[in-house]
Amino acid sequence: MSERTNSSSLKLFQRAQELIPGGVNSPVRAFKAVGGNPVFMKSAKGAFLYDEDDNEYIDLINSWGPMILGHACEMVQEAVKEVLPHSFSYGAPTRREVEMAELIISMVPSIEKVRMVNSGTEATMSAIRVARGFTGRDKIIKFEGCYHGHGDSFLISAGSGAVTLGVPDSPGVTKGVAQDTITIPYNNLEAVKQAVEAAPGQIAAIIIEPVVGNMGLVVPVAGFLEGLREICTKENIVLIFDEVMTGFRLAKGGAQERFGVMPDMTTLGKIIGGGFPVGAYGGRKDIMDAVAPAGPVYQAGTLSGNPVAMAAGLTMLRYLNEHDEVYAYLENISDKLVHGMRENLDKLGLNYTINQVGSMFSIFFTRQPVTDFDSAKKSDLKLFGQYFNHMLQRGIYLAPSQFETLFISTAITDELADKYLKANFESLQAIKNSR
Ligand SMILES: Cc1ncc(COP(=O)(O)O)c(C=O)c1O
Ligand SMILES: N[C@H](C=O)CCC(=O)O
Repeated sequence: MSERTNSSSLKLFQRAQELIPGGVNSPVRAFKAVGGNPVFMKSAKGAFLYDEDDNEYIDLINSWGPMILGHACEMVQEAVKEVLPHSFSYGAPTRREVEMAELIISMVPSIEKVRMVNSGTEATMSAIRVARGFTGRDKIIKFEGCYHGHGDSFLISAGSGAVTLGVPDSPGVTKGVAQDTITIPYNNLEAVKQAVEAAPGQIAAIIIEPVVGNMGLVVPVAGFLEGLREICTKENIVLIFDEVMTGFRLAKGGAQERFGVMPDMTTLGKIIGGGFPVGAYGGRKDIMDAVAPAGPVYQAGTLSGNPVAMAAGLTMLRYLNEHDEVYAYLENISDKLVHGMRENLDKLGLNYTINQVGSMFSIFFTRQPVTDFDSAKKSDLKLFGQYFNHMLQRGIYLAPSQFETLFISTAITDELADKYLKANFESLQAIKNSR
């Protein structure tokens, strides 16, 4: 393995730190949790990323999920080229927004009406406001280690970059907002029941990642999602599945289709734009009709339903809708990766934990099962950092934090999976030998 040079990335990072807080436009990108300097990307195609120093990497993040078909997919490029001569933004309704709404409603089983926004954060903030307006209640329940974007209500026991950088309860969130967010350990139905009993008639919504990607990958235990559904139905609480990561990925209809549990509202994100900035929230008609101008709950966006993002997203979602084999392929290749990693751990006499659902998985540097935030936090973060850097040196680009998940694209071939597994073995071996 020859040492990779990174002088261009390094120079860019030095410049960026003078100009941008921490040198990055989203905190997890800064590599703070794993040490070293972030790699600045120049281009990407299929399964590969290329940095400013012309190093090549196999990408296991795929822009945190949306690149299900790999980078710079030709058919998405064509769709974007087709709209560009007409306008980049109208600030008026367009045909593609209607087609997008029809497609989302046909693919995601519980959505009857949908509103486009510009990010996952906007989607979750809006969904909570609508749930509050609809129920006339103030409080929400969220789960420790789940991340729902950077809206104030969610930055309490938050996962992803917030825990990576040690600020799960961010300064700047007022006491009042914090008081209206009740946090509960993931997979603990009894705690949910107790919280609901302790605040009778006060809970507007329970928001959850039905499969968590933001404390590493954590799987809902049998009966947990069903139990939440039951409580919400009984107490007239709006159940919101945040499917920003899982939507259109774990199945055409997301985690709700895969687990057979229907929420009242769903939030969606980056995947709908095929990589362009987009989000959406949708759900039961009676709830969505509370949104302005149909109803009194205000929510708006100058660039919402942007034609370029709609064209890219429609093309990708239509393809997914019409090609079941995409999902079969993603399952098979991800199973191969996870199975191979487990074999590598066995060969090396290591027994770290790997969690997987479909094409999302993560390795935790702990021997204990990881079922919630507390167990995820038992991982050895120093070992994760070493592992990350060994993989990077071998040309594998992973999420730069223990509290994130890997996302597989259809561009990962059998041959690339073998390369990944070789790098995985060597990296684990290097860690073992250094202890
Ligand atoms: C589950 C979940 N919800 C919401 C968000 C926020 O989305 P965005 O970063 O597009 O604002 C993310 C990712 O960042 C996410 O993973
Ligand atoms: N976990 C986050 C979204 O998926 C990571 C991306 C980010 O915050 O930049």
